[in-house]
Amino acid sequence: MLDKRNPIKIAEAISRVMKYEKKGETEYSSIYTSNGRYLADDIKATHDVPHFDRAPYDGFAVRSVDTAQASQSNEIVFEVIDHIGAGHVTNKVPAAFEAVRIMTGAQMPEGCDAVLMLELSKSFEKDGKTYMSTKRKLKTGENVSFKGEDAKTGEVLIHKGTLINPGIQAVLATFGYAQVPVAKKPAIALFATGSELLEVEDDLEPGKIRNSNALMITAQIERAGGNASYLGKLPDDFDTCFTAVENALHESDFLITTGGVSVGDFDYLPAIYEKLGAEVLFNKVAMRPGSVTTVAQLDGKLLFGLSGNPSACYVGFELFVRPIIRTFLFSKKAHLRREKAILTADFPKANPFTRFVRAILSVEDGKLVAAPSGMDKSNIVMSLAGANALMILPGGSRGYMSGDEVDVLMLEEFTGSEWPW
Ligand SMILES: Nc1nc2c(c(=O)[nH]1)N[C@H]1C(S)=C(S)[C@@H](COP(=O)(O)OP(=O)(O)OC[C@H]3O[C@@H](n4cnc5c(N)ncnc54)[C@H](O)[C@@H]3O)O[C@H]1N2
Ligand code: MOO
Ligand SMILES: [Mg+2]
Repeated sequence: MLDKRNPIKIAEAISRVMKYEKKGETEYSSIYTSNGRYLADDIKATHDVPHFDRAPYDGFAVRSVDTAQASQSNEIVFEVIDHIGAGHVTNKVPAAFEAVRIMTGAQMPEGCDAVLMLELSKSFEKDGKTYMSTKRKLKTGENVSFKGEDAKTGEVLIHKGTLINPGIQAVLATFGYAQVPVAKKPAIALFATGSELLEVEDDLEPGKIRNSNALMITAQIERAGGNASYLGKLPDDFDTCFTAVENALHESDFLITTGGVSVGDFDYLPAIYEKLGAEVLFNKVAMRPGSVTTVAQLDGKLLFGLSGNPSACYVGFELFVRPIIRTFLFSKKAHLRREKAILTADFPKANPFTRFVRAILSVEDGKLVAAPSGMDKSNIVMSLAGANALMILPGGSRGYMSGDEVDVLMLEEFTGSEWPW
């Protein structure tokens, strides 16, 4: 007797999965390897930046009051009493009409409140002493980079859950975070099921295909910020699959399988969930591709049964697994970013299920436009290669036409540009 599967709405399926979301733990990463990780704590300024007043230009530190009478017709002369570069501090305190030759980044001498740019001065030597003259009048504070102008002690600069990027690396380094609090990556066990599967290195054989899902999902896990542990392919044999899944569950935060979730004679995942005593959250979603996506939980641990069909597998991952990974990494925006785009192709055929069409999203005349990246069937691999978005075409009685506005989910936000801009 076939079990009748009732498709549930996508939003309902996502919320059933998210009930089992878990926040990860904090671990410390050397700053040298923290780029691309997710922050496990808010980052606060632990001191003022800069922590001393400094010169933003190469020139002369002066007391602005001494330049009050400077003009095109009245050159003021200063004796240069010291000469410092960045990293050096003078212990001399300039008196009236005394200056310190200073380089960009050096700490301002005590008593000085302005910096004269080198280009606005003339230097000369007289009687073994160094002098400079200028016609430029300076205001108090002119050309000084003040203590705390970049960041003030205690300011929250970056929030927990943020992806560490090059700019954040600079902030972390500024405050001496040699060890950075980062979210521990979830450990995700992955099996590809199917007796038809060959590994990448294998030559083709009649009736067999190379296992593309394992590599695809591994890369999707990494893109989402998780740690994939691919445990190999499994033949369509109940006992082998059951033992492998049961063992892997203990060593992972979540488990993903691909294939074997539909109603075929060798689709063993439903029976495996049953024997494990896992609660099946759903086994049919009103979406295409990925309608057979099945998610179960055992003692709060999620088991994602993604479809074997490559595009269905891909979409199932992005909708259901990605937000669980991102939540583990403390993200407050765990789901794919949604935007509006103009469709540039016709989809006249009505579909009862919402479709997630692999798409190329681009910008034309300042507007987002979306076109399919290739053939739109769930067993298709090639259209995945060019896809940087999924167009959402809600199910219902109507089709969609070029020019319609649709929602799109962005898969990658690092699209480059050709030269010239
Ligand atoms: N009678 C029905 N048949 C099917 C239904 C249905 O509702 N009733 N659903 C169809 C839909 S929709 C999908 S999607 C697939 C899902 O199948 P399974 O998740 O059970 O996956 P398999 O049967 O194991 O494989 C399906 C397909 O994908 C290929 N495959 C599997 N693993 C990989 C891999 N690692 N790399 C590349 N390709 C893989 C496999 O060879 C099959 O061609 O079921 C429909 N059938
Ligand atoms: O589940 Mo199938 O993935 O609808 O195409
Ligand atoms: Mg099947």
